[in-house]
Amino acid sequence: MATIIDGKAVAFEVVASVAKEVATLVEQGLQRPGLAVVLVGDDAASQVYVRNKIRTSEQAGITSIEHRLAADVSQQTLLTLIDELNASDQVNGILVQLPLPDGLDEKLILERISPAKDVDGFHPMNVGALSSGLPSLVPCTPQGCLIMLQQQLGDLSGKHAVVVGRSNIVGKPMAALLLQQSCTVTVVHSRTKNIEQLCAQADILVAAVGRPEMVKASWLKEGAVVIDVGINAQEVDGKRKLVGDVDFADCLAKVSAITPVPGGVGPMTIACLMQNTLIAAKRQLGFSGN
Ligand SMILES: Nc1nc(=O)c2c([nH]1)NC[C@@H]1CN(c3ccc(C(=O)N[C@@H](CCC(=O)O)C(=O)O)cc3)C=[N+]21
Ligand SMILES: [Mg+2]
Repeated sequence: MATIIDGKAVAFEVVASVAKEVATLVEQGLQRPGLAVVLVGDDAASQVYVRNKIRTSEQAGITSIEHRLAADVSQQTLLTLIDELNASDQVNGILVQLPLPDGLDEKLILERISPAKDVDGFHPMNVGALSSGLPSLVPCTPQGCLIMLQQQLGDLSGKHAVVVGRSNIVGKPMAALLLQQSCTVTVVHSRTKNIEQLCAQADILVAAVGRPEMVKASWLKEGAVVIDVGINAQEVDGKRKLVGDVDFADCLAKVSAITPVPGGVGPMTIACLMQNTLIAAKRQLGFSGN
């Protein structure tokens, strides 16, 4: 019988341990960690994410400060806001929700965030630190995937991990983290020849492409551990339904473990955002170590 990895339960444990550390900081008279979330425009999926994030911040004891800007906000206004958040000692972490509306230069905006407050881990300084094994803020989604994999498999050394997708926010940092854990890592993408044959070699398969139910049982090695990062919204009987990048029903009988959508990677992403905010706050308070 395959294990359905309960991302919600693992996330709950991560958030509980963050909450415990936050309580200790506050008992010591130190400032409660603060997370600023900047949401530009009114993308529907972003609304759900931001709502879940605010609820989780409350559970973690982290103050969340929301900044909502109109879709037609000028680049200069947004950059000025980021400068203010960089300078504010109430703010330990800054997240600018992606995707940004057309007309805003995403690269320029993300590079404006102070690397010390970059809880998404998207700043080139954190990307470089991750790939060279230096202390950094690690992107939340891949970090969440890694925690679930370690919980499921223990030591990952020598496992063949296939990452499907090469985005800057999931695929590439996921590959870096798995390599750091001594996996043999293959990254496949839209131009890869024989994707299915490569996937069939995977002990670990991480799917992060944004194509509904693309990965089928026939692509998998018997007993693989499958992490489904996809969150594809579909309309079924007038209701919003989420499906992953993995055909869950098809794959279930072939895997040893698999994450569901919803209730898998999504909650772990948010839990790791809380963890990063705590790490950033502690570093800003002068704590050494991670
Ligand atoms: N700067 C930035 N950082 C991000 O980390 C980021 C982002 N922008 N933009 C959008 C994506 C997407 N993302 C999600 C996180 C959690 C859920 C989540 O909580 N999902 C729940 C259900 C959500 C639902 O019902 O729609 C689940 O999978 O169980 C979803 C999506 C973070 N992202
Ligand atoms: Mg691709």
